[in-house]
Amino acid sequence: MDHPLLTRIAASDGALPFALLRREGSPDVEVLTGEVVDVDALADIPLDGRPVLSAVPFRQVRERGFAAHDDGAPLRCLVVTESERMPLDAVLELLPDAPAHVDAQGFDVPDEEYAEIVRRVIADEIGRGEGSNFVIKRSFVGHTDAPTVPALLSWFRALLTDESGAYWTFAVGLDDLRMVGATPERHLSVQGDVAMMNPISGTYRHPADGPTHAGALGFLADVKESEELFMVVDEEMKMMSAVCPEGGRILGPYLKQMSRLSHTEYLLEGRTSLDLREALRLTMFAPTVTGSPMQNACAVIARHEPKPRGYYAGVLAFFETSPSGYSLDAPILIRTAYLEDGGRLTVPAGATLVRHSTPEGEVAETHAKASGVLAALGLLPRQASAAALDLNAQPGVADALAARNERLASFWVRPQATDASAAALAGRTALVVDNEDQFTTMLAHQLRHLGLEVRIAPWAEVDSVGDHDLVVFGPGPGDPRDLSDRRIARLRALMLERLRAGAPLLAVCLSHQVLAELAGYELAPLPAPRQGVRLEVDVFGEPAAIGFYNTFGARAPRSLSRSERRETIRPEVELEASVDPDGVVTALRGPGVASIQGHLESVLSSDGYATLLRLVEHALVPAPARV
Ligand SMILES: C=C(O[C@@H]1C=C(C(=O)O)C=C[C@H]1O)C(=O)O
Ligand SMILES: NC(=O)CC[C@H](N)C(=O)O
Repeated sequence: MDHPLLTRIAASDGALPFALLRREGSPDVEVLTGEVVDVDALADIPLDGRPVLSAVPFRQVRERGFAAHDDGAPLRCLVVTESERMPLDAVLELLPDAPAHVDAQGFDVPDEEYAEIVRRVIADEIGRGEGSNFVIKRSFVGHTDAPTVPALLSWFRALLTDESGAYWTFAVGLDDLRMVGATPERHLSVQGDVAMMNPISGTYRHPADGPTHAGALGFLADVKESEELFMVVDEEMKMMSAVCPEGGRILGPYLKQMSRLSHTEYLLEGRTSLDLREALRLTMFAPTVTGSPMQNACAVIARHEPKPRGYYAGVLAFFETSPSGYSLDAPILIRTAYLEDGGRLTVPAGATLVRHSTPEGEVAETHAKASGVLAALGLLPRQASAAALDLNAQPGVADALAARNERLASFWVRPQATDASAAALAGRTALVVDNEDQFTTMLAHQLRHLGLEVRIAPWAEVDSVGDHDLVVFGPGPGDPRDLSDRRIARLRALMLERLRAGAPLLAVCLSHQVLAELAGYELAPLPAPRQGVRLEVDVFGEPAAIGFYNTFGARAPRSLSRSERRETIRPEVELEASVDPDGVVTALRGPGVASIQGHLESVLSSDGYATLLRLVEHALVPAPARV
């Protein structure tokens, strides 16, 4: 059998646009060619009956109103006019055997500088309540004089033979956008109405002579690695809740073994009827390559990354056609090399920075993440992937993975049938005020399950909070004491309006802190941030396991007597507090008011849903108006 398309591409000297894709589990390589079209927005991707492969650059995140350096990288589409499937073996036979030569130049941000960025992000961002996890990238740089298409094909071949566990292995040549990679991670897929996301986080760097049983078990037991994964599951569950009316469901966890490192991952599944381009827009981009909360993560990236991202952390989005319409398969652009005109090559890699990251550990992680591609470029010794120990077959690995789910919120694990407890609250209306943390989509989803009719509104669009049975003030990044921040000032004013009217309100995390301040408590940074921590706390006499994402806390004036304390509390807010053993206020309640420092909606909160019901029921008993 001859395969004219791949042969033509190989001989075209770049004149023929192409994409070669090997998808996980497929015995074949898909070979595509067509017309190249650049568009401005995702909504402009031309879905008029032909398959389209789009390369979505990071700057596209501005379509969500989020920050990004504008490097002008185009949203480039290949409208497919001709395609072919080839068995892997036939492809390997056709492609150049040895990787085209590359001269290494090293990372654009040297190790010591990257370590310094890690320190700064931990101290100045996580340490100031800006979020729980942030991904900062740097790029390995090299140069080649080899002709473009044969070079790309040679590196693609090396990835096909050497890398394992990739979701997509690909080579793309669309005019001056040329890339080759082996990404482990699906961002979003939609088949029929089934939407799936695949948060991957936690990285076991294999020793030089291969992964070990003990190493894998140590990795699976590591608290930092495990918390990192839950943080990104939370963030992607926010996206699932935005895209899927019934929310999402967690499957996994799994261990994904690659040639030089292994990762832990979950799959999230839900149903959506959104236009595929809109679903993609609402999920730009994965927290595993940006951070959380996502909007603020984009600002943090813009502050700390010296260079723009190009396509790094963006996606390849393949809109395929079938008789029933389009489907979408969109892997994340990581573990990818970009070849520019003139022969410059870059391989960007990032690490997830969390409160207990070490600069050395994260420096090493970026090296490890680049290493699979660097080996395919001939810059590191190649190793045979088949020789490695199969970690998933080792004793204790499956148990260690399964044990992680014991502490997860069953609400997000089981299929979400309508809740029997819903009846009590049916028909009531709730406004959820979003303070730039889309945890509100998960909160709204849980509230709907409780029977409420819910609307989410961004803080900037809320002038008054009059006519709703319940107003939920949501969490958010930043320093709750900072009244020069318009968001905090607005939040405070809206809460006072509601309190004075004696109208029911529930306040979560940042909003709980603002409420506590109004009630006379002092706000201060905690001795150590609790970003992404699960704690068992007392909530008005009942123990509750809840996830926390805060750097600040309200301190109870514990040294004061009850009557002294009453004097410090402002007249409009007289509240009862639950205080944890460290003296931090966990929850507040009073007539028509309830608040909680933790995130009841988090996947970490196994007692979240039940506690939410209690607090909502409490708040919905209205207080007498105070005006
Ligand atoms: C950010 C990258 O990878 C992501 C970050 C991971 C982590 O920090 O553990 C793991 C897999 C990817 O989701 C990258 O490869 O550049
Ligand atoms: N998730 C939140 O609402 C966090 C509140 C605040 N930014 C803090 O870090 O303490």
